[in-house]
Amino acid sequence: MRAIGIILAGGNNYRMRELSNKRAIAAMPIAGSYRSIDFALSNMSNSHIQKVAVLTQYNARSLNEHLSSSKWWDFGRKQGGLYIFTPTITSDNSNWYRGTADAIFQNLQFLKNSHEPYVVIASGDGIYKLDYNKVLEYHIAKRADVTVVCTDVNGEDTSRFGVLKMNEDCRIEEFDEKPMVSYSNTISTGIYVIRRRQLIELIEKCAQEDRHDFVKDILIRYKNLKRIYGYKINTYWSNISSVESYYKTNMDFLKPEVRNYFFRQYPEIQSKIDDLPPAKYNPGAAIKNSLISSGCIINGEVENSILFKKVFVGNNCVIKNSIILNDVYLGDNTHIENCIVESRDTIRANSYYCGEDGIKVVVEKNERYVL
Ligand SMILES: Nc1ncnc2c1ncn2[C@@H]1O[C@H](COP(=O)(O)OP(=O)(O)O[C@H]2O[C@H](CO)[C@@H](O)[C@H](O)[C@H]2O)[C@@H](O)[C@H]1O
Repeated sequence: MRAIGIILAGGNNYRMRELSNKRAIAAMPIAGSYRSIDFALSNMSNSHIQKVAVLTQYNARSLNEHLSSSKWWDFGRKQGGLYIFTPTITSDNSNWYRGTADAIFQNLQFLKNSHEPYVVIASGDGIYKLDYNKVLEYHIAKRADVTVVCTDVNGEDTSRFGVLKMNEDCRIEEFDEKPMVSYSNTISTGIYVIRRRQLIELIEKCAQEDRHDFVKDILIRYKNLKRIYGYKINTYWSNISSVESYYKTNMDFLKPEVRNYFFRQYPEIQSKIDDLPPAKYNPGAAIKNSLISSGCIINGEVENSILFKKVFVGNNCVIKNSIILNDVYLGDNTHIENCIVESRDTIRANSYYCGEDGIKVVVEKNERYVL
């Protein structure tokens, strides 16, 4: 095999508001039956990368549970497979991962013990399909030191991304991390290809200098000294970094072209499978343009919404433009509009929740109703 994979999944983000209290972003539920990290893991597996390390840290319990078996992504193997690395205290290190480069540094042995010449670095919060081999071939053809997968965004706030500019040969000439004012609509997707030995060298140098961030301390610092190239994609790519982007990414899956791309076109996205009964629509149910997962029972109206597994919708409920995470019980006559309802909530009968000027995150602490 030519490459190993590293998936960065240890960050926290205050822009996820209450949603990050329960889980890491990489474990956020997507499109009814997936978790965010399923996309990077499936891309690794579909690109025949057989040895992948997931670096987790912040609020990782739910993520670790999701990753408890590697077979779902076809990593159940004797050689290689899936490695989950959380920070550990050792005699020469008493730190958490202080940044993305430090997370790799603390697991440098994983890189040193590997034989594959290249490394694909991805993050657990990107929703996309990509054959990493294509990036690898491009990386080799360009004789690049680092290849950054990038994409053009239109009408989106570029200040939450790394913004870059390339020359005619696609060499990156400018790269700014989350600039206030943007000079380009080409952004980094946070996916990189790099030679394994080169990565070890750069990461060790960073650590010696007490620097910890892959983007600021490697990409930006070395952009004139190293051959850093951009590989542009124009297929669907989205990233979860705020409640708004989480909502929008999920809602994208209501569009036929997005659903078709992810659910019907090869290769498929794999996930952990639950043994659940099919969704059941009772006589009062009316469903329009919605994704309803297994184990749901619906009595009321659901429109332009995504219901994750085991959601119960009572009589005369109206759910509109909303995301209901798993195991939620909605009592009779409840109205939910422009909301994200946190998992395992019990919403009392006759409740009214509406996101007036933005998406409302609903976190009820009522006693959990057992379906
Ligand atoms: N200490 C730590 N240990 C382990 N994992 C950690 C970590 N800190 C962060 N991570 C993980 O690493 C990935 C990158 O997170 P960062 O916070 O460094 O950058 P961000 O996602 O904002 O932007 C990045 O991704 C966007 C695209 O989404 C690019 O535009 C931008 O240039 C790039 O920096 C995430 O998956 C995160 O969970």
